[in-house]
Parts: sequence; structure tokens; C-alpha cells
Amino acid sequence: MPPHALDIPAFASTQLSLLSDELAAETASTSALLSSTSPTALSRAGLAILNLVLVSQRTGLGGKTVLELEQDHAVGNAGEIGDHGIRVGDIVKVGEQPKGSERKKDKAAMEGRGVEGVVVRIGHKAVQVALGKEEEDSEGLRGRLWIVKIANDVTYRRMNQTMESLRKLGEGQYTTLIRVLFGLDSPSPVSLDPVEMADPVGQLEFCDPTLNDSQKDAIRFALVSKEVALIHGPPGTGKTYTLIELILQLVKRKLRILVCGPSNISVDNIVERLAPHKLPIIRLGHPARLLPSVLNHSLDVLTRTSDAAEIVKDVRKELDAKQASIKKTRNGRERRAIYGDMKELRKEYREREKQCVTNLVGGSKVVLATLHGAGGFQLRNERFDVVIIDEASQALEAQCWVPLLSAKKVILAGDHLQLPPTIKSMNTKAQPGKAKADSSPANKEIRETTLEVTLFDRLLRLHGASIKRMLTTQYRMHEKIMKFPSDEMYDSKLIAADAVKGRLLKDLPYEVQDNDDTREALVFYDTQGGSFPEKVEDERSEKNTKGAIMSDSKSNEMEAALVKLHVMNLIEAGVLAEDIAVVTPYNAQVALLAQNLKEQYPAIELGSVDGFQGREKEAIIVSLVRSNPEHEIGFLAEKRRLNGK
Ligand SMILES: Nc1ncnc2c1ncn2[C@@H]1O[C@H](COP(=O)(O)OP(=O)(O)OP(=O)(O)O)[C@@H](O)[C@H]1O
Repeated sequence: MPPHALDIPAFASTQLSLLSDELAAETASTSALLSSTSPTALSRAGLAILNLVLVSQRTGLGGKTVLELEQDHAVGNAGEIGDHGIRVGDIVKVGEQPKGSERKKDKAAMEGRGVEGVVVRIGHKAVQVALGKEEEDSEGLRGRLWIVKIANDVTYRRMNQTMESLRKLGEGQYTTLIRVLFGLDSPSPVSLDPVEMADPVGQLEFCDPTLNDSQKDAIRFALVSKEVALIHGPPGTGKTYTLIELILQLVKRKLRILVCGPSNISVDNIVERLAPHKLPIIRLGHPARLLPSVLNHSLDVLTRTSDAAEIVKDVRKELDAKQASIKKTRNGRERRAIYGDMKELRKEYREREKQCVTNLVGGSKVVLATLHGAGGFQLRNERFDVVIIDEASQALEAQCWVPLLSAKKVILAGDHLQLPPTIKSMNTKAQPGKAKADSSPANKEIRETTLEVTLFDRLLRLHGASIKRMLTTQYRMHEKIMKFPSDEMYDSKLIAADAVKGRLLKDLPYEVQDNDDTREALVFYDTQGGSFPEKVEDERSEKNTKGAIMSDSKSNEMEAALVKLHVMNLIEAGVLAEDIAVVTPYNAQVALLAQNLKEQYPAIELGSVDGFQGREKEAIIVSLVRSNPEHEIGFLAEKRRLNGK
């Protein structure tokens, strides 16, 4: 084996162990909360909606049963649901609401009761939940109900299955791509010779004439690479923009492509930009989780509306009729009979739907899904020439493998110099289950890996910069703002596009005064010294945990006051509140800023640095919080945290 080759079974075992720690950390917090907290407290924490009644149900997209729940009028809130933190797309359990007195006794029983589903619509008075495939109907949901948000372990199940499959592969079953991605083979050498570029479609002609040179270069490179290509896109350099052209070029070459990203929004972003090009594309995924603008391309929607959907129409009608007839009968035996019929009909529906899905997916040149969505039944027998993963440096490596086990070529787009995916567990080093006891550098690397090491990082380390191309022109920041990330992270290689390099707040397309705050691209407030002390909420938490929890513990009141002052100056000068964002690494500071600003300026966006990565605003105020005689800066020492806006 080449010296840097990784032992694949050991790698997969390590991932499995890291993932199980991570899932445990994630569920521990939610389930501890669920079992120890009363429904009222859960509702107050925004995790549950109480006092609901079932008012109707229908067959929704994909043959799923959709329950409509309303506030029980007997409770006396004038039918209003009230405040809560449940959003469309959340996974919830719908069940009978435990009564205060029997709560403890009921807890265990409740775990098994109720049905799971996804919130598809939520308003002031009603909430709709689409049940999962296994949860076929609402039989048993009577009386006063509640919905409660539950942890979503589906993504973990997929990652575990994938890593299990990888672990069990015999060496003879490794594809060329697998061999390259683990260093058993080197990537095939790439030549950008124009003659070689004269591929099936002839000389490379770009569909978009505005692409810049680094973007064109990255596209050429990704086209000719045989197994793997990395597109490194620093903030605002048009990573997605480049991927769109790349997809068009691949389609021109009659290749079939699977495009994935770690989150629904990352995938929808591409669907939205690809849609105007009128290619046959399909977006997999629960419609409740997709942006409204991409629904036309959703597989679930097309199984209702396209020509291919004719074969399921009759069955759906029959299902709806049965569902309506349940309401009319009070007789238990008749109801049971109807439920029995519906079960049969659903089976028939699913079989026909499967056929319809196969036709639709099979006819698509470009299929788009989240990484874990790519592991669904719809793609079980589908083969693609190229898999593209956007925001690859935000994805766990195990997640990337879901579409890669049977792939031939992968193109990863990302930026390993921005924050990696957020990890909750503390697993810096895993216990590799069956790792061989050899001490080669590669296997040492496996033993010392964490979930923060992404496939993008690992491949760069394994094969070096020759497998990557970097986009260098950014379209987001004034030159002066760009200078810090460029010098610190990107070897001073970033260039500001003409359109942004001198752009100032005073030049916004609406009336803004020209003053000290609006004609400077970058303003610093020095908060060193005794007057701006940071406040530590809980000293211990910093020592025991990292990331998000530690970040709960710091705030700085004087600095928050300064932020407010600057916001007021900007607004007085004419900058609109919705064009301003205030970000800070510490959650305690987010809370403090919210107290100071939210009421007066509701349109200002406040958030954590980690949550804002990749977003844009005209004016960004960063509140760094740390100020202490020891000059400690805690997790701000992570350079990637200061990069990316
Ligand atoms: N060649 C180009 N000419 C003009 N504008 C461009 C070009 N490339 C990208 N842009 C613009 O730059 C902005 C950023 O592009 P895009 O969203 O694709 O970047 P990104 O690298 O994916 O961003 P992020 O940093 O959020 O990952 C967009 O407004 C896009 O229209």
C-alpha cells in the first residue's frame, strides 16, 4: 500500500464511533429535556404546541397523510396558537397531551405513542403535519393533542449505513474513485491541453460570458479531471455561480449528474439558479422542506402534476374518498374496515408511485438532493457520471459518502478556510474499532481524526493542491474589508471585483449621508483597557465544553452599548435597518444585543458569527466581546471563525 493510503475499514470504524458519540450528544440534550420537562415548560421553551384538536386529514404530496390541527377553542385563546419555536420542516410527534397529574406515569408510555411527521404549514390558528410513510393515519389520535419537536436521527441512520457498507467492502469491490479518495491510487494526471479539451462537444464554449478567469480555469479543470476535483471558493467568489456553468457544460457532454449539498438551502440555491436554463432537473426531498420557488422541480410535486403522474391519480382519488368517509361513520367496525381498505390502497399507491418516480428520475439529466437525501430509495438503482457536492467543507465526511460509494467522479466545492461543520460531541480522538495496530502515518491520522475534518480537508492533505483550483475574484466586499481575510487566510490572492472594490455605504442606491461612518469601509472601535470588561457567566463551562456552549458564557455590556451607538449613527445617516447585521461569536452577547436593539430596530439582523457564515449585508457590525487583562481570546483563536462574512 502507498505510504499515505488509509486503511478503509479502520477509517469507517472510526467514523462510526465518532458518529455514535455525536448522535449521543445531540439526543442527550433533547431527550433529557423531553423526559424531565412538563408539556407546559416545553411549550414555554418553544418546543411544543399544546391544546390542539384534529380537525381534518387529507392525502398530501407523495401520498402522505396530512393532519390539520387547530387550537382547542375550549382553552380560551380565541383559537390563537401563541408563541412557539416550531418551524416548517421540523420533525414532530403528534400525540395525546399528558395531563399534569398523570404526567410521570405517562411519560414512558408516551414515548411509544403518537405519530411522527413533518410540519408542512404553520399559521396563527392551525398547524399541518405530514405523517411519515410508516405512520399511515391518525387512528388513535383523539381528544386534546399536542405536538412536540423531536430529534432527527434520520441523517445519522444514513451515515451509519453508509459507513457500515464502506467498512464491509472487500478490496476487490473498491471502485477507482474509492481507491483515489483513500490514497490507494493517485488521481489520474490532468492535462489542460487545448487538444484534449476538444472533447465530444468540441472547443470549450462558456454559456456565461461574464465568468472570470479563475472561474473558467476551475471549470476546465473540473471537466478534465478523471476522478476528483476541488473548487476552492473563498467568500463571495462565485462558487455556486461557477457550479451552474459546470453543470451546463457536463450536460452538454451528455453526462448524468447528481448535485448534492449538506443542507436543503444549499441545494435549493442551485435549483433556483439552474431552473432558468430549462434542463430536465429533479429535486428530491420532502416538499415541506424546500423553498417555494423550487417546488416545480420537486419529485413529490411532479408525481402529482406531470404526465408521468397519471398512473397514480385514480388511486389517490379513491384514498381521499375513503378518508372523507371515515368522518361520516361512528361505527367502530366500519371504521376499522375503512382503515383496512386504505392500507391496501396505500400499498397500491406506493407501487404505482414507485413506477412513476422511476420514470421521472430516470428521465432527468440532473438530479439534486441533500447528501443524506441521496441515500433514499429513489436513487437506489440510479447511476451518475459525476457527483457534485456544494458546500463540501460544511459537510461531515460520512455524509459525503452517501452518494459516493457507487460514484465514478466527484467535484467538491467549498472553502476549508471557513468554519467546518458544527460538532456537539467532544470526540477529539476516536477509538477505532478494528483499526489495525500499525503505526503508519496514515493510520495515525485515522486515530487522531475528529468529525471536524471534512472530506475536502482530508483530500487536500492526501493529494496536495494539485487537485484543487481556487476562485480568486470576490464580489462581496470592499477591498479594505477583503484585505484581512486575503492576507491571513488566502496568501493575499483575493482580488476585489470592480463593482465592489470601492463600494461604500454612502453609495447605497438610496439616500445616505456622506459622513465619517458611511465613507469608511472599515471602522474599528478600540475597547482595550478597563472600561470594557467582559463578563463571564460560567467559568467552568469554558473548561469543559467547546464551541457553542462555551460561547454562551461571555458578554460585554459596554461593548453592546457601543454597538447600539454605531447602529444609531448608521440609521441616522440613512442606512436602512434591514441592511445592517450585528454578529458576535458569543450567544450571551447575542442575547444582550437583542435586549438593547430588537425593540427599537426590529429589522436589524442579530446573530452568532457561526450562524451567519456565507450570508451578505451592506453593513456588518462585529462585536468581539473579549477584553481581559490576560489578553485571552478563547475560541476566537480559531482563525476560520473570523473569516467568511
Ligand atoms: N463572474 C461574475 N461576474 C459577476 N458577478 C459574479 C460573478 N461570479 C459571481 N458573481 C456574483 O458574486 C456573488 C457571489 O456569488 P455566489 O453566491 O455564487 O458565491 P459563493 O462563492 O457561492 O458565495 P458564498 O461565499 O456564500 O459561498 C453573487 O452575487 C454573484 O452573482
